[in-house]
Amino acid sequence: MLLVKNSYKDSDLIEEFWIRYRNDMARRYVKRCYIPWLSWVDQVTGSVGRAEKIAKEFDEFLERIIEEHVNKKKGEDDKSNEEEDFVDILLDLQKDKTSDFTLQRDSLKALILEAFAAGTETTQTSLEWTMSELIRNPRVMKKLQREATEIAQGRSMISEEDLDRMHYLKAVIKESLRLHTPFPLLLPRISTQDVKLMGYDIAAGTQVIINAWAIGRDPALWEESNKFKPERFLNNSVNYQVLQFDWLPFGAGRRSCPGIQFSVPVMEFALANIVYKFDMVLPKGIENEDLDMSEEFGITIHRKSSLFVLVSPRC
Ligand code: HEM
Repeated sequence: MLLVKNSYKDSDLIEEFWIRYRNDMARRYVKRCYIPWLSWVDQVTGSVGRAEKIAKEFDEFLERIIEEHVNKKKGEDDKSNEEEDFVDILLDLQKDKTSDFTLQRDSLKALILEAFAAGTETTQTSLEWTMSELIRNPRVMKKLQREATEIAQGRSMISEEDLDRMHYLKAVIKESLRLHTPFPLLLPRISTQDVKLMGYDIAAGTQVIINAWAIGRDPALWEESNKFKPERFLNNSVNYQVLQFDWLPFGAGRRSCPGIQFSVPVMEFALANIVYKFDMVLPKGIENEDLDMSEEFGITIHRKSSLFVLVSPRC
């Protein structure tokens, strides 16, 4: 599935908009929701004005995307759907008279925004952390490259169908999601009834925030919890479909991430082909184990400093 056509000329703009929007909204959200009487601070510092300005710019931008797609559709024969992307499909749904719901323009924009907001940074961040761990752990990198070479059998690329047989690749990605849970605090929940949990009384109506990042590194749940050891996922039952509470990179239950089936194959496909085709080393003078793994805390946790590697084709 394409979000918008690959060649979309404004992809840098999208990122820029999103980063500014996310940062300002996050600041507002935290102050207004958790310390309501401090909400006036946001007005004084100009945070509200900035957030509103960004929201307006973003809205205009989404309008432009939709208009471009509507105009493109007007100029083409209905049957040619080879170039269809996410927005085209939403527009088709909007026109579909057989469905029992109407997709309003605002819902359409919200869906596009959600896909950008929830889907792009998380996937990219996860891949960057996985690459960082592979570089810090040459043994794992070699083992993964061996698996990729065996699966590819001399073909120029690893295909989507091959991924099912790449068990080590899957373990590497799961282990990376455990250690570097990109979305550390799950969406807030509200308890529907009084419960007693591990000795704590939680009253009905309490907002509960689950720290998935801490659960992933909890030494009571994971042996050598701070070590990158993909092997721990080779022979265990952890998978993306089954409800479990000790590994929560995509959350759990009814509000869990609906993008798993999109992001996991994307990550697997990208990583399999990168390690199959390239060797990566750190710039001269930096030892693998010295690679800076500091985290920048936010709604998503990403690397504090970008990952720079020297890439060379594998023979
Ligand atoms: C590595 C990639 C991703 C990670 C780690 C991730 C993680 C998460 C997490 C932890 C949640 C909250 C779940 C909960 O509270 O139980 C979430 C929600 C969500 N994710 Fe993802 N996500 C990823 C990719 C995507 C993609 C690719 C999309 C869409 C294209 C997406 C769309 C969403 C949406 C719409 C929600 C909100 C669901 C709701 O409000 O009920 N995510 N994601």
